[in-house]
Amino acid sequence: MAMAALSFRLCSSPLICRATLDHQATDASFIRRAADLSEMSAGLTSPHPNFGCVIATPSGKVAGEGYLYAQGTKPAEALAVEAAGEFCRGSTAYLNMEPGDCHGDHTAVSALVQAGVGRVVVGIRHPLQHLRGAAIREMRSHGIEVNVLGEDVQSKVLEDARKCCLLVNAPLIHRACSRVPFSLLKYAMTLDGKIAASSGHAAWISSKLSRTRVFELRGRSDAVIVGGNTVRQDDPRLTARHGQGHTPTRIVMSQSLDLPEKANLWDVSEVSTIVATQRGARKSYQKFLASKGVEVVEFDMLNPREVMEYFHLRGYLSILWECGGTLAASAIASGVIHKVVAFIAPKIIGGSKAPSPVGELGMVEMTQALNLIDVCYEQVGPDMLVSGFLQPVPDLLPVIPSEDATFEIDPSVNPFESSIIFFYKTWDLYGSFSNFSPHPIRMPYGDDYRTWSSVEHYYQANKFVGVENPLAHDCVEKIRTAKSPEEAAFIGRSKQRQQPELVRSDWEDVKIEVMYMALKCKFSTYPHLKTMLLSTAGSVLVEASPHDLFWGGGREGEGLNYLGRLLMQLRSEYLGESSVSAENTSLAL
Ligand SMILES: NC(=O)C1=CN([C@@H]2O[C@H](COP(=O)(O)OP(=O)(O)OC[C@H]3O[C@@H](n4cnc5c(N)ncnc54)[C@H](OP(=O)(O)O)[C@@H]3O)[C@@H](O)[C@H]2O)C=CC1
Ligand SMILES: Nc1c(N[C@@H]2O[C@H](COP(=O)(O)O)[C@@H](O)[C@H]2O)[nH]c(=O)[nH]c1=O
Repeated sequence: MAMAALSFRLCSSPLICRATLDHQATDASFIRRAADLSEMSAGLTSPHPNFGCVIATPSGKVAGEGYLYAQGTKPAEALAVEAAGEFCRGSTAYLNMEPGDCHGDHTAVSALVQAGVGRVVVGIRHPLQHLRGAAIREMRSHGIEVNVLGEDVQSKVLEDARKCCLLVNAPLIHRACSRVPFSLLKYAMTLDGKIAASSGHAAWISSKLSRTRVFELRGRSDAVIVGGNTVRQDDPRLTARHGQGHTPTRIVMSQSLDLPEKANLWDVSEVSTIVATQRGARKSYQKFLASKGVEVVEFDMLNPREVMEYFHLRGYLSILWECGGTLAASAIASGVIHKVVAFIAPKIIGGSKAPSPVGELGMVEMTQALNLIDVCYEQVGPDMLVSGFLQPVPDLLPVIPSEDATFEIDPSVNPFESSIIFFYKTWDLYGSFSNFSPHPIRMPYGDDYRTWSSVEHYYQANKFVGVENPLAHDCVEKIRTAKSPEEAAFIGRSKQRQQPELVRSDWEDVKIEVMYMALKCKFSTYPHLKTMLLSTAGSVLVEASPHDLFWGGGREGEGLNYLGRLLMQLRSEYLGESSVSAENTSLAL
């Protein structure tokens, strides 16, 4: 595999480069085909990761194809191997995503190994951390050359193919990264931006063809969600009537539970309905719903985020929001909507009171508008379908820190093969790695040494050290004597913001060194912390701060993770020291 990567990178003759380009184009086109195949089961079964596999002969002919129909059915790889038969030997298998092997049966991998496949190209690694890299390692251990797009070679054509793989499993990737199900907001509006007439009547805005597309969307979702008002106004059924397969659960969000006694959604003979409500709301009505077989779930705070976190825990992968503008605005504002799909009908209804797809978001200038990403336009019958992501599909390439940076910091870590250890709050498993952990350090201050209650105390105070202003000196003392690291951080950050003139002029240049020295002191002072740090060898350390994009890794790996990097650097130094001392010991013997 390393040889293949080298041959890509080092090619210099125009002839070889031409061959390389052709090779990349072939890989890209088969991976795209695998991604297309993988989508074929979407909507037929309960949402699950989409897997497709294409087996191609060395001359570039398709020998077999397959896709996973549903969780627990034969893997795409096994189906493709069966179809390709004897042509598998020495062939290349293209997989849109690394197999998950959820049940530990290695079916996908063993099918490829036993069939004698020589090379496997993988679009993306498995998004779930506990599965990520396992199948790739397994295939490599059997001598199969495995290339993962974007990891060995970068090129536009491969990048585009990788994007297809990300998009096809966007729900799983989003769910893995954001700990809420993937949420798609869908609405139908008139050309003048209304989702109903001023009377509330909305049947129908979009064409029959568009509404069939909505049934398909429902079939690809675990649940369809509406607000109380839509139930009162439309009496919807929210079923997937596209003729086959999966029907989603219906969810109603209602604070008041001021809902009708008779409603299509209370008929749960074919599909279940869950009503999410505020704790204590209309107990008698809750009983009535229960008698109909409708499940009621009470929330202390009924808001879209709480509700989505709850359904994430119940295992939901993807949710279709078909609510009106009131709930849609609340869902967008709480950051749970990932994608928007709008059917725009060439109709005008007018009416200053007629509802629009998204209610109040509190924005006052157009510059605040949310821009969609990866926007697609498609004509559906007479309507225009516009869709795009409100939140980009998180990139699975490790950026915390980047591949090159990690290797420079700690050559023993391969970011593609290693696990990631997250730490943040001091009570986390590795919480002692946090600056806020209660481990005092003794560090120089002026001509003397002082004790600092935590690394954070020392780090914050150093912003103001050496500045010839009594106020700066006061700041240092206030931070040094702060009762908690949180307090020290608060004083340091607010002073820096309010009185930037008190901050030392070289702070940006020295802050990493200051942090490094403080960490070194902490881990040298406390042997059990050093042992804990060494026990993480081989893992990438990431401070899981969602806010601090310099010291932390960010919510989706967008942060620079300098704290994690420094800890890995320190670990690497300690490991180097211990290997030198081991060498010395063996020499002495
Ligand atoms: N064209 C289209 O695509 C669609 C059109 N429509 C139309 O839209 C109109 C209804 O729109 P709208 O009134 O906005 O209805 P919504 O579907 O947005 O329902 C709003 C209701 O949701 C409930 N809710 C629960 N939690 C929250 C929360 N945190 N934030 C906001 N609401 C919450 C409340 O119900 P409660 O009052 O019970 O407590 C609230 O009154 C109807 O005329 C309908 O026909 C609706 C959907 C799609
Ligand atoms: N009016 C409107 C939509 N409205 C949505 O569809 C729901 C009705 O679904 P059902 O009862 O299953 O047919 C309704 O409550 C609202 O959520 N959808 C569309 O695609 N186009 C339309 O013009």
